[in-house]
Amino acid sequence: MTLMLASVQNRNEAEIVLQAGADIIDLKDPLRGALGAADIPQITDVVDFVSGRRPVSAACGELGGDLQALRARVEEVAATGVDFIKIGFLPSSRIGADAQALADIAGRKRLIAVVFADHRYEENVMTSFAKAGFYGVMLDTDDKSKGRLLDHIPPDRISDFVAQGQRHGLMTGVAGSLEAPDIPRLLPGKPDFLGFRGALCEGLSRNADLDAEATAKIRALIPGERPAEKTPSVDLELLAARGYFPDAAEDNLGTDQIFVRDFVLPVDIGAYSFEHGKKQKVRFDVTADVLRLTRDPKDMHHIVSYDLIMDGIRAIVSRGHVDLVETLAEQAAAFILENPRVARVVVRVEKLELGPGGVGVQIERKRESARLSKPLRVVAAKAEGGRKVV
Ligand SMILES: O=C[C@H](O)COP(=O)(O)O
Repeated sequence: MTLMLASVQNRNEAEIVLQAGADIIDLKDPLRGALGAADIPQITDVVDFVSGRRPVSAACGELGGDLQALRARVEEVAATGVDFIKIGFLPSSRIGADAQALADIAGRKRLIAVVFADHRYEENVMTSFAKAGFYGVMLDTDDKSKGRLLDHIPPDRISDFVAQGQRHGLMTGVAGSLEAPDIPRLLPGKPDFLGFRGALCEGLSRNADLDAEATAKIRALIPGERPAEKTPSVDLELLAARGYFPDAAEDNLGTDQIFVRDFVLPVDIGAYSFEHGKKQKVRFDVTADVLRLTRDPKDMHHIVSYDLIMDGIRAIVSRGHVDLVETLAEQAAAFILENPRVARVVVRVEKLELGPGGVGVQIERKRESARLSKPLRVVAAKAEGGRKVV
């Protein structure tokens, strides 16, 4: 189950996100930067207002140089009664030592270490945070003017970050100017939470006021706990991972085709020895027949995103050398058909640097009809495994 973390500046905004169903209410002052610390009275006010209905977290700024000042700040924030305290770690050769210097606080408060996708870290930070007893780790962006998280790191590497954090027993979250179309691309990696500020605000501007309608739209894209009903339970995590959302479906609407055309990537491919050790351009063209859910598609709930197809192909290509275009085509088709709303897929894979024009293969694969999933109503979420969760 992936939770929604919503960053707010004050009690009014906390009320909006609480009503919209955010799972974690996160205090920060966006004008002071990615992890801008809110003033203590604001934090206390929100903790009082929320009064245990949701976990509250608060940003504490970034650890630059002055460890003692940061420790004092963390203690001050801890005294407000927040559930989580977020601390930013900029790249430095001292991350391990600094994390360790916070271990005594981590023993009594849930600390979340935040690292930034727009910086490069040399050491294995995950091990340092886990060793120091941190509760969680989060990937965010530092400079909000330089693009979204997915502009810095592709989804498969974000999934690796999440898997690594969770292997270390850390609650692992992801943020960074995320927008609605990013959500189905990130859910397959099963982060423990997705964090938002800009997407919840007027005009997607994180320094503007929070907007109730924008917040509700984002909330609706992250499958959440639902009250038990009589219908059999469905694995919500799996549905989310496939970019499949459990809206009530209109019957007999047939299928639509989504496509990705002229998607060219450098690929390590070829059976000849001269093709090894260098990449060549390969073009992918994909058409997928997807089950139509509604006559009135309005948002990401109702569609299968072509981004998922491109993300999948990028991830397959990044696994390393393959000899045959047929292998790539089969892998891409199999990945796309994992989405229960896809009935049929045509994948064309063309090497662009070998022949006079393109050379390659086109395959068509269908889902066995029994496996084509009609929308189901979701009634329960799968229980979490041994990891720490809120
Ligand atoms: O902790 C999460 C952040 O507040 C996300 O902010 P953002 O969506 O504006 O990058």
